Amino acid sequence: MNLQVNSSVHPYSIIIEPGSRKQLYEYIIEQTKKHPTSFLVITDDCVADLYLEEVLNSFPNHIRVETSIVPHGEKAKSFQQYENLLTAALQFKLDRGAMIIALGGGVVGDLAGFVAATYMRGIPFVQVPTTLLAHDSSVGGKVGINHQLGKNMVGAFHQPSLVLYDPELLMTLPEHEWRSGFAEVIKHGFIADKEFLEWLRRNVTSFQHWDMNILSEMIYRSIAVKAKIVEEDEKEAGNRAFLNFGHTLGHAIEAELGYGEITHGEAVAIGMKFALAVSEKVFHVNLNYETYLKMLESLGYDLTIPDVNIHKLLDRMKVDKKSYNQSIRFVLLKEFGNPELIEITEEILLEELSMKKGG
Ligand SMILES: NC(=O)c1ccc[n+]([C@@H]2O[C@H](COP(=O)([O-])OP(=O)(O)OC[C@H]3O[C@@H](n4cnc5c(N)ncnc54)[C@H](O)[C@@H]3O)[C@@H](O)[C@H]2O)c1
Ligand SMILES: O=C(O)C(=O)C[C@@H](O)[C@H](O)[C@H](O)COP(=O)(O)O
Ligand SMILES: [Zn+2]
Repeated sequence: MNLQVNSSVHPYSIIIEPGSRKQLYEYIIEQTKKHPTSFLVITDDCVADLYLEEVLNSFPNHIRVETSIVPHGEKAKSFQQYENLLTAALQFKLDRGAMIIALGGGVVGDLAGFVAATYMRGIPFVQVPTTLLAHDSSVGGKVGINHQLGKNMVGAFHQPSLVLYDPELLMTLPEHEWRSGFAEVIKHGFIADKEFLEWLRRNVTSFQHWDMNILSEMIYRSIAVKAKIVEEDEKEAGNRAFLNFGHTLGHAIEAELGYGEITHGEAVAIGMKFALAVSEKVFHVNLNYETYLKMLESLGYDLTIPDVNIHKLLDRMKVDKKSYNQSIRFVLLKEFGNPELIEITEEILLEELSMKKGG
């Protein structure tokens, strides 16, 4: 299954193909039409143990391929790891004709993509996503690292030259990583595709056993939502902000708990439940979203806001990238598939936070 993103910089393919990791080099040459001088594969220690060898075996012997391995987990999206990778790239003497390969989940994709965006003012990179969540992070070119004061606060827009998604890689994911990734899948349903939401409810009842056709179709449909939005609004001047549904509170929770204490998707799921409740209040509508909450709960999500100070959460939401003139802006839904970015007062948020906390 293929999709194409017509970015302003260059068009690129998203290929969803079981087993494709074993032909990575061929796909790169065929799809990007580039012949890089060398490659730097950036991955994390967990993914390296599982898949690095297979991926490296796809390269002919005469091609120079270096590797850099970062520790797994959200904490790796740091200034320290970013600097280490730049140092490695310099020590490997990568030139502007080199290409970076991000082999991993969203952490590796965001971090390696930021290295690619800034090394010698930018070199090409390819995304090889290995988590369900990374169906979202590998598309659209948002790359970056975290700051203690906020998620993804330092970064760039740098479009990949190719996204090669091998769904077989997901078979080694632990259950909580499926849960994390599925939050971004259902997000795409909430903001853009009511029919997809229903399809998800009918077809995803467990993360334990997957039919490869269902899994591939789910990834394809979810990426299609994202690809369409980023193509229309690459740098988030408008509608791309809809992809931030659930993220204003989600990011605040991640930062307040400490990066890596909760997965990104699980925090976003809590943020989506909150945003659905605020949507009903602000737009005076009944979204009938309980069915989907039940579905998420039956898939093991804990949707309660963690026990942290709500004023601290509010302070964190004020520095969200969507804020304007110190006002918090939220993505809310008028109905499924009909999102809006809207300014919300601190009073409404505090009231909702104190009502929802703990239940
Ligand atoms: N750039 C974007 O548009 C965008 C979109 C969504 C999320 N994100 C970012 O993505 C990050 C989260 O990504 P993630 O959930 O993929 O986390 P991750 O990259 O930390 O991966 C989760 C865990 O799974 C392990 N893992 C990865 N692939 C595996 C596999 N195939 N089998 C077994 N284990 C595997 C990793 O080692 C890690 O421990 C967050 O930092 C979030 O902010 C970015
Ligand atoms: O691609 C986007 O745009 C998104 O908002 C996708 C989100 O799922 C993702 O978590 C993204 O990294 C959030 O971006 P940010 O600009 O809020 O940091
Ligand atoms: Zn996200």
